Amino acid sequence: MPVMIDETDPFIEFIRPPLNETPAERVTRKMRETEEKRVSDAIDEQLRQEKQMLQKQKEMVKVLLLGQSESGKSTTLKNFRLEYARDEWEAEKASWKAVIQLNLVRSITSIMDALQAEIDGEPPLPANLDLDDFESVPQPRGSIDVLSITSEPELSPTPQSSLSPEDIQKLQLFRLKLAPLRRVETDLKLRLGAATEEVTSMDDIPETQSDPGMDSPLREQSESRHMVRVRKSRRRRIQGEEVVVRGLRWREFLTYGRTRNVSGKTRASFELQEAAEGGATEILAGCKEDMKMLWTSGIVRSVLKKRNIEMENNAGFFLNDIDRIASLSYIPSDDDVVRSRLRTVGVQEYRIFVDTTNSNSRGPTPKREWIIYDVGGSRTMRRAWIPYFQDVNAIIFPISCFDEVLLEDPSVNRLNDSVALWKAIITSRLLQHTTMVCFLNKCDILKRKLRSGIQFRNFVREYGNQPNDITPIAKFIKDRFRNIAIKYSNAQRTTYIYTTSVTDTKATAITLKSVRDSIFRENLASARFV
Ligand SMILES: Nc1nc2c(ncn2[C@@H]2O[C@H](COP(=O)(O)OP(=O)(O)OP(=O)(O)O)[C@@H](O)[C@H]2O)c(=O)[nH]1
Ligand SMILES: [Mg+2]
Repeated sequence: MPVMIDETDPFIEFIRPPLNETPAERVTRKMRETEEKRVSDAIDEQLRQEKQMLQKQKEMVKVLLLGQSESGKSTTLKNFRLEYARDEWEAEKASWKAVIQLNLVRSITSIMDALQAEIDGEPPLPANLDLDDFESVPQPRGSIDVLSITSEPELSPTPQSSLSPEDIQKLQLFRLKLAPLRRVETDLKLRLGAATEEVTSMDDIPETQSDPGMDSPLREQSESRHMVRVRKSRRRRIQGEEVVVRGLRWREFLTYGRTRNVSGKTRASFELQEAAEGGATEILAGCKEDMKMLWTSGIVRSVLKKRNIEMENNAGFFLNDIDRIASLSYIPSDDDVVRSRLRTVGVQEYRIFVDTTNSNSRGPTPKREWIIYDVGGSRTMRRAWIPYFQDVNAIIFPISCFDEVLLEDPSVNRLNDSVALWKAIITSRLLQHTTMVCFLNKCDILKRKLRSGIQFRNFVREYGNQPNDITPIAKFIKDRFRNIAIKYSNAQRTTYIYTTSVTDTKATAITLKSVRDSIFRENLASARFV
C-alpha cells in the first residue's frame, strides 16, 4: 500500500530537494530516484517471494522413507501415489511393463541357474546364509538393543548331483528352449538403462573378504579362481540379485511415457527401445508354455526345495502370472506395478497432494502438499540420507525378515541391521522432533515362513519357548522397536508402529490414512505449521 507523506513532518526537511536545484540537477535527481525505487521494489518483491516460499515450505509436509534395502520403502511410496497421485500413476503405469517383464525373466533365469548348479553338483546354499560365510555365523553386534540373532543353517557338504541322467536330460531341454530369455534379459536391461548400472554391493566387497573360502577345507584344492567367480556370480543370480536403475534415467523414462517432453536424442533412444520392447514381448509370448512347464515341473520344484530356494519370497515374484504377463496384449495392472521390483539408487523426490481429512461428498477436500523422499537402502547408500534430515516432519521406516541376511553384507542379519538402523535414527539429534512411523512389513511372508516351519526362536534367542505364531512374534518385534523409541526419544515424540504387507494395497490404504492423520496431528500439535 502506498505510504501517504505528511508535509508537516519534521523529517520531510531532510529529504526535500535543495532550493537552488538547477533544472539539469533536477532531471539527474529524478532519474536517480526512479532507479533507486526500481531497485527497492525489486528487493521488496524478492523478499515477498521468499516469505511466500518459506510459508509454503512451512505448510509442506516432508516425509522420508528410510530403512534397509528390500524392506518395502518404494512399495510404500507406490501406495501413497496410488492413493494421492492417481493421474500420474495412470500415466506411468504402462511404462512399468518392461520392469515387470524383466522381473519375470529374472525369476526364470535364476531357476535355470539353480538347475545348472544342481546338475554341476554344487552344494546347495545353506538356508538364508551365503556360502562364503559359513564360518562367520551372524552375531549380535555389541549393543544392548540389538536382538541376539543367531543362525540356524546347516551346511550340506556333498557336492554331488542327485539327479538321474533322464532328469538331467529333461532339465537341459528346458535350458535349450528357454535360452532366448537370456537375450530378452539383456535387451530389457538395456532398455531400462541398467546394463552399465547393474551393481551388487557384493561387488564392492574386496575379493579377499567376499571370497574367504579359497583355502577352506570344504573347497576342492584344485578349484580354480575362475570357477569360484562363476559360482559366485551364479549364486548372486539365484539369490535374486536385481536390476539397479539410476534414479534419473528411470524417472526420465517415465516422464517420457507421460509428457514426451524430452530432448530429441533421448526421444530417439526411447523410440528405439520401444521397438526393442516389441521383440521382448514376442519372445516372452513364444516361451510362455515352456516357462509354465518349468515353474510347475515336479523335478524343478524338488531341486528348488533341496537348494532352499523359495521363489515366492523373492522380490518381483510373478511366476504365478506367466499366462497374463507373457501374452502379446499384456498391460500392467495396479497390483503388478506395486509388486514389481526396481531397486532405488540415491534419493528420489515425489510430490503429492494429500487430503487433510477423509473426503465427504460436499465440496472439494482441502489438500496439503507432501514431499516424499524415497532412498536407496543398501549400506553404501545410507550416507546420502543425511542431507535430507533437516526439517523432516515424519519418517516411515519399514522392517522385514527375521531370518535373512543383507545382500550387500551376508554376515549381517536383516532384523539386526534394522534394529541398529532404527536406534541410529531415533537418537539422531537432527530428527529429535520428527514423527516416527515403523512398519513391521512383509507380514504375509512372515506368516508363510512360520507356516513352513521356520522357528523364530532359532534366530532370536530371547524369544525362548513362546509360540511360533504370527501374533506373539509380531508383538515381540514391535515391542522391541517401540522400547528403543521410548528409551531414546524426548518426551514429546510419539512413535507409531503398524503391522503391514504393503503389497496389499487395500489394507495399506487404510494404514496410510491413519499414518496421514497421525502426521498431521503430531505436526499441528507441535505448531510446526499452522
Ligand atoms: N510379499 C510381499 N512383498 C513385499 C512387501 N513389501 C515389499 N515387497 C516386495 O519386496 C520387494 C522390495 O521392495 P521395495 O519397496 O522395492 O524395497 P526398498 O525398501 O525400496 O528397497 P531399496 O530400493 O533397495 O532400498 C519388491 O518386489 C516388493 O514388491 C510385502 O509386504 N509383502
Ligand atoms: Mg526402493
